[in-house]
Parts: sequence; C-alpha cells; structure tokens
Amino acid sequence: MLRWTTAGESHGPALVAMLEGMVAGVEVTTEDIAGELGRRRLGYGRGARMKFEADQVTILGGVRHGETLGGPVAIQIGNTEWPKWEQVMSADPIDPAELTDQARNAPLTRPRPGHADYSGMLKYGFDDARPVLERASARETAARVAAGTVARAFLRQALGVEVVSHVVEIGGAGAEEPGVPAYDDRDRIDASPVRALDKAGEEAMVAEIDAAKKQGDTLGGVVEVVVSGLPVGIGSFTAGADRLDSRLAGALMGIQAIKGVEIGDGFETARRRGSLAHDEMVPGVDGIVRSTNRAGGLEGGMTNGEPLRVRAAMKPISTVPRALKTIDMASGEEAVAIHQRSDVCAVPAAGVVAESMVALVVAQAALEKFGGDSLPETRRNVEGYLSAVRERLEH
Ligand SMILES: Cc1cc2nc3c(=O)[nH]c(=O)nc-3n(C[C@H](O)[C@H](O)[C@H](O)COP(=O)(O)O)c2cc1C
Ligand SMILES: C=C(O[C@@H]1CC(C(=O)O)=C[C@@H](OP(=O)(O)O)[C@H]1O)C(=O)O
Repeated sequence: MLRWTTAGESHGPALVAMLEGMVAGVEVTTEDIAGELGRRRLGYGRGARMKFEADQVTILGGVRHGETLGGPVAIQIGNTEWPKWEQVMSADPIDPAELTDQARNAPLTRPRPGHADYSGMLKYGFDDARPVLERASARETAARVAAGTVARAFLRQALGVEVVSHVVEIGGAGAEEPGVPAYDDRDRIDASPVRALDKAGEEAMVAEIDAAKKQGDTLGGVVEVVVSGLPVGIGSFTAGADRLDSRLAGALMGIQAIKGVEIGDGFETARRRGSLAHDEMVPGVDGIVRSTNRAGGLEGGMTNGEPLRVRAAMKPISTVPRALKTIDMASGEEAVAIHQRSDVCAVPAAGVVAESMVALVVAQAALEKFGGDSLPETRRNVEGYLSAVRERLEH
C-alpha cells in the first residue's frame, strides 16, 4: 500500500517526507521536486517569508540515477533560515546561559484565534504556543508537495494521468463561469498571479487581495483540482473507507485551513432535480461517454472514465494583521493575538498542495487496482485491464 508521512517544524532545520510502497522504475529527479516546490511558493498575496526563505531539496533514499528503487523514498527540504532559529528550535537541550536570542525564544502566550495554538497548548500541556504552531504551520505542506511529485510522476508514467488545478474564487471574487482546465493550461495558470484560468476572474481576485491588504485583513477561497486520463474503476463502492471520494475528501481536509470539499458540482448538485443532476450516457468514439460531467468523474466511489474534479474551500489566513481578540494564557488578561507577519492570501499555494494530495490518493488507489513492483509490471497490468474493458464495450 502506498503510504506517506512527514516530519519537521516550520522553523526547524528541515522538513522530511517519506513515501513507502512506490514501485521501482519511476523517473523522478531533485529538479522535478524543486520545480513543484517552486510552484507552491508563488501567488499574489503571499507573505515576506516566501521571499527570504528557500527550500533546499535533497533526496535521501529510494531513488538512484533518477529512478525509484521500490524502497521507501525519503526527501529532505532544508530551510535556509535555520541559522536564525538554531537556538530556539534546537533538538538538544540548550543551556539558558548560552541562549543569545532571548527575544525569539520568549514564550508565546497569546493564542491566535483560527490557529491550533489554544487547543494545542491545553491538550499538550504547554505554557508556550511555539511547540504547537511550529508543527501546525502550513510550512509542512512543502513536504506533502515533495511526496506528491513522486506520485504525479508515477501516475503520468504508469497511466498517462495528469493533475492540474486552478483557483476558482478568492474572498468571494472570481469568474462567473471559471471553466474546467486541461493539463495543457497548466503553464498559463501558473503564470497567473492568482493561478486563475480566466482573465476576468484573475483581475477580480487581485483587486480583492489588494483591498483586504489595505484594510489589514486576510482572505480565503476555493481551488479546483482536475485529473485527466483516469481509467474507469479506480476506487470502490464496497466500503465507505475505500470510496475514492471519501479518501479524497479526507486528504484535502487534512490540508491546513481547508474547511470544505466538493466532488464535481458538489453542493450545487444538491440544489438540482435528478433529471438535471446526473450525467447521461451516450455512444462515443471509444465506447460510452457522458453528455455532462456534473459528478466530477466519480460515481459509487469509483472513477467513471470522465475527468475527476474536486474542489477545496480554504478559510481566510488565521493571523489577521488587524489583530483579533484573545486571552493571555500567562495572566488570564484580555489581549490581542500575536502577529509578526502573515500572508494575506495563500489560496494559489493551497491549489498546488491540493494537487499533491489528490495525486497521492489517486496513485494509492491506482496501485491497489493494478499492483506491481516495477513500473513495467504496473503498466502491463493497466494494459491488460484496459483491453478487457475495451472488449467488454464492443457491441
Ligand atoms: C499554503 C498555506 C499557507 C498558509 N499560510 C498561512 C500564513 O501565512 N499565516 C497564517 O496565519 N495561516 C496560514 N495558513 C493557514 C494556517 O496554517 C491554518 O489556518 C491553521 O493551521 C489553522 O487551520 P485549521 O483550523 O484548518 O487547522 C496557511 C495555509 C496554507 C494551506
Ligand atoms: C513558511 C510557509 O508558510 C507559513 C505558514 C504559516 C502558517 O501559520 O501556517 C505562517 C507563515 O509563516 P510565519 O508565521 O513564520 O510568517 C507562512 O509563511 C510555507 O508555506 O513555506
């Protein structure tokens, strides 16, 4: 089974991603991972940290001469800001007399509403929010994108599947009809400051970010991930936990600040009558096709051969410059939340993270269906299945 995990803190020396269960022979390089990490740093409205900090990628294991070996893949993302944090985030005990950076090490006792600070301090028994926010921070999403790069490479090389995303709304602003991107639109989307497919939508979103920034405020929004080239039958209807839709929802909700997930037309479908909610089946060149794709390529927890479409809604950035009310946990007095700096909006970056989580989940489900220890073996299994499906559809 394909499994992934990450370790590391926001201001630690590095993040680490581990990916187990990947087949041998998938072509992936340090440059590929760095390229995806670069996409995650972009976006109009991101904060100062994206400018002064850099991700340093090292593949520590599981890849040789540009190909996976079948063993666990370990990827390190070094943080160039580490020298500034070496004392505060030291893994080993530090003699208080040697601590030169007292200011940076001062306990953070004013939990920020919308963050993990308050519940995390009480749950783990900390008087300082630092140990909570270091791991709760979305800096960790860099490690997910690194693991996701390997999953995307596998999907492309085993199945010809491609994953793309675009930003649909920011702070309620966006195109009326944002359209559905194809993989060929990826460079154009990445060149947009907000990763929008549509120019009018882009302008509205940029204006909304400018307005929020001026008012000392922050924004959330909605991203859509589209996966093309998927064969019918990935996922399962046999148990709730095996449904591809439930797995996608879990993986996307697992991204920091994601508060809602829609499959296909999602909540809009719930407002329609059945006659206008589903996707009728009509004869196509290679068998059966759908006249619409309202279901977003998923029926009964399985892919149905149409492009997979899934949306994720991100709440506004929690650290609001116009600081929110809180309670100082040291004194019990009313206070305002800690605010050092913040993104105004990280929705474009969240789209890249969402692509990675979708790629990991789809790769996991594809490996369950097709198996194999090497890329050629998986490909043979895919081809055998596809030819059986083609035969079945011949009339
Ligand atoms: C890519 C990305 C970047 C983020 N950047 C920030 C940020 O700069 N400041 C902030 O307060 N929250 C940021 N967040 C969101 C917080 O990490 C998130 O609101 C917090 O973990 C609590 O969210 P939760 O209730 O979903 O756990 C970011 C989230 C993502 C996905
Ligand atoms: C560092 C990243 O995102 C960070 C995620 C984050 C948060 O609270 O989630 C808060 C910000 O960091 P800081 O509080 O130190 O300014 C972001 O810059 C990154 O995405 O690489």
